[in-house]
Amino acid sequence: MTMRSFGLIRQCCNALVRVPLAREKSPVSLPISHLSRSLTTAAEALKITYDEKSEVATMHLCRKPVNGLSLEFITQISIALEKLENERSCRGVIISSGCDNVFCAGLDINEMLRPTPERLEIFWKTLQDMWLQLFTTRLMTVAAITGHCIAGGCLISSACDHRVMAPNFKIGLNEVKLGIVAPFWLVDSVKNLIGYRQTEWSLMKGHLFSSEDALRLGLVDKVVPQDQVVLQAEADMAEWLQVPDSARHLSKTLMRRDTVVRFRSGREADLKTFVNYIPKESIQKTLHSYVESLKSKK
Ligand SMILES: CCCCC/C=C\C/C=C\C=C\CC(=O)SCCNC(=O)CCNC(=O)[C@H](O)C(C)(C)COP(=O)(O)OP(=O)(O)OC[C@H]1O[C@@H](n2cnc3c(N)ncnc32)[C@H](O)[C@@H]1OP(=O)(O)O
Repeated sequence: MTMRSFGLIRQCCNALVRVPLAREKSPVSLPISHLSRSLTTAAEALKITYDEKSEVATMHLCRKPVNGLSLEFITQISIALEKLENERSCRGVIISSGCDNVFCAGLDINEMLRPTPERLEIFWKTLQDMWLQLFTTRLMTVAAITGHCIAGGCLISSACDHRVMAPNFKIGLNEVKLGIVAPFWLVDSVKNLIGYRQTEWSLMKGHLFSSEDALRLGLVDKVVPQDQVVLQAEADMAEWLQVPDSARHLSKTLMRRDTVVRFRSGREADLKTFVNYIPKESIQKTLHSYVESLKSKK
């Protein structure tokens, strides 16, 4: 197998003070006083490899301990996606995790705790952009879900085209448990997979589905033993790539158009809601208690 890492991507991912890069806006300097805590450096957090033979890249999320989506991390993912999208030979990307038993625990909650208004706004815009990129990319996208896949984690997996998950983990939208509400575009992308009622019910309860229930409902496409998830994702990718790229991508565009149109017309209002809602004292209290409960479960 011929593997090479994308020098350019690594280079970009290491330089992370100016964000976001995203298509629809110019870069903004970050207030770096609020860098969120992680056990990994920015350079270690995202590893990209490319297999020239299969024309498939792997985006390995390694922001320990739980791949919490901080502004810097989302920006790295976004830059990497853009680079891959522009690499003509690349046809697909597998998103995998380097965190034990966790695919992604969602947004880094520290981003929402006592945030500066400036950073909060950039954070949400960057997340919106990253989601749109992933949801609409020409690349075939497969999520290799080797562990829990919660809220923002489900944002990533549900934006992909195909999902392989390990057994005995949890997946879904639990935002209400944090006293917040998932954005409509994330809800839409889950609803596209599992239908209205299951989405409504799980959203209102903050219910996380087991891997097995997720398979039954269509939130994931396959459940295989944890040590086979990546291999299965690679095999499924190879099968998917037998479909001509442009026809596959046009079909995806056709199916996702309504969600994208709704997103584009609602994203400004969604941003306003987020930046107004998160700093509220009542929300801050609930988020704080949630973080405390995570720490005290040990
Ligand atoms: C009408 C109004 C509309 C308003 C619209 C407004 C808002 C929309 C807003 C937001 C949308 C948010 C989506 C999100 O993604 S919120 C995040 C949701 N995620 C979670 O709830 C996951 C929480 N984590 C867990 O359940 C467990 O950690 C997990 C099962 C993933 C793993 O368990 P494990 O036992 O292996 O590990 P832990 O010991 O629990 O965790 C290790 C370490 O990591 C910290 N941590 C975990 N998750 C997060 C996180 N999401 N962000 C930051 N930090 C996290 C955890 O606290 C531990 O830290 P430490 O004790 O080692 O310091």
